[in-house]
Amino acid sequence: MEEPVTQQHRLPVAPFVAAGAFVLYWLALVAYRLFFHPLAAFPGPRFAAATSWYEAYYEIIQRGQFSTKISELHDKYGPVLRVTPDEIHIRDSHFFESVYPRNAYLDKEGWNKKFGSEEGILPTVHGLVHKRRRAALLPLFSRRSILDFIHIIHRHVDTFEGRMREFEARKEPINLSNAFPALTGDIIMDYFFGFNQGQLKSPQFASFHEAFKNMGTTGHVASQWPFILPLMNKIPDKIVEWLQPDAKPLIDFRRQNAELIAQTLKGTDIKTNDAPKTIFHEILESKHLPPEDKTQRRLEDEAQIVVGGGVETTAYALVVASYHIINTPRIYTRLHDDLVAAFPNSSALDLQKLEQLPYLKACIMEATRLSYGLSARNPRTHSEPVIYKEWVIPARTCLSMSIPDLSHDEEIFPNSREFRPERWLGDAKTADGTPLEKFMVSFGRGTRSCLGINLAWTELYLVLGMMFRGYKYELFETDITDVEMGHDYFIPHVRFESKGVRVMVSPTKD
Ligand code: HEM
Repeated sequence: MEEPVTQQHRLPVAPFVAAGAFVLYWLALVAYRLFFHPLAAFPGPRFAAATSWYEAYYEIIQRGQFSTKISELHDKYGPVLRVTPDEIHIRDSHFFESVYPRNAYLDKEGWNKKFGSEEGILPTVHGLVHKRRRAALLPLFSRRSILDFIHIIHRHVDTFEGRMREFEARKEPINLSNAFPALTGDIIMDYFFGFNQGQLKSPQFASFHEAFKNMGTTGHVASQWPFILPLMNKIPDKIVEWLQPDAKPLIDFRRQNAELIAQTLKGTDIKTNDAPKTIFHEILESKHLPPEDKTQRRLEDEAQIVVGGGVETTAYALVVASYHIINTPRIYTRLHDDLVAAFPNSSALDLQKLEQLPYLKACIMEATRLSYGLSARNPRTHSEPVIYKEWVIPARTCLSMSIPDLSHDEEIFPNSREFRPERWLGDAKTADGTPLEKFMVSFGRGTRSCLGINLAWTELYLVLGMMFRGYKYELFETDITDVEMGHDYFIPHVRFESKGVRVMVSPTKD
């Protein structure tokens, strides 16, 4: 028997109701954000205020270009800007220490979504949880502890020198953009776990570099869709690799860390070097940490964050320094002459003596200024309203600033894109008489500033000292676009097509 016509053609209603409800909800949300939200009166494009798709477009489709867009928006709207529905961004070098104060344990919202390692120290959201995690790590990052470990850093610098000589003998260019992450990777592995993977010895410097590059890419996607990383953690690695081949180095890195941590928790001693202690043991033995901070999962997150922090930042500062010193004969000659005078016999370089060379220090300051540490917007949540000029930023607003904005503040660093170590010499001051160092914020400021600063400076002194005491260089098919930031992937990335900074090496005769 035929069905009545009315029943035959009746369309299912539920999907239309759901779609209609979703559209209504979305319109209501946009209206709230534009007209009733506590940040509704702040300047900025209405699209950015209405939806985070504005950010997603520049970060994902345009590949790490939101920070460039934000700079253009500041030029148009002024120093205070609503960059997403819930975030205010400020560009004013003089306000940095107010956003990142020295004595307040502020929350940091947002970075916990980016890396799949939200319990690591850097992305820890809650200020007080962060405080105890930092207290556990602090002793190992003191200058005293770094000096106890320095013989291992010297060994890696010697290995690096040996690799330079090998390339020199073969008359081949060495790729510094690949070599430096291998060097810093071996050092931080020795410091964290007590052994290294010999990355510096691998023929073309296979390292964690690719893993961290891809982490930045994934980070922009995960910021928009935070369920992605937890989901990826649940899917077998093989399937994730098949779905997203770019994630493979990161998965390998996490897998290796997980195995190392599991072995140690079972009582196997994985430490093979002669360091007096490792970061990992310091965490396990720390009295500051409750048991929930010593679980396998938490330790995996911490390893990813601390090793990650130790690899790319210092490596990029070394790339920036090397390129500019090699490319500017005036700088090379002055630095080399200072090093020859301090170490006439070209014998092993000693840290204390290197630290007394003002021009070397100035080169390192300039390299850190131009490598930024992190290029990402750095969020803080203040529990009280923050007053900025005529603006009252409500308590618990996500408030951010960006390090590259300070590095390129032309009033403070004229011709800011130029590498000019001389700007740091003597009693360096800004035009209004403020000490210039106040505006060197590449290591951050306040209670969450860089923990690895002593290690970083030690590496920078020893590596650059060795490189420019005993060798000269010629750039090989390399220009400034192989060094300058092309994409903001949390850390700065050079343009994708870059093959890296490559140089021909030869020993000096003096
Ligand atoms: C030139 C080298 C380096 C630069 C410019 C740099 C810069 C930074 C910056 C800007 C931050 C974030 C601060 C914030 O959130 O406000 C940071 C945090 C951190 N860095 Fe570095 N870093 C460098 C080297 C290192 C090294 C060698 C390590 C060694 C492991 C390291 C470990 C860390 C850690 C653990 C944190 C998190 C600190 C916390 O949340 O309390 N960094 N770094």
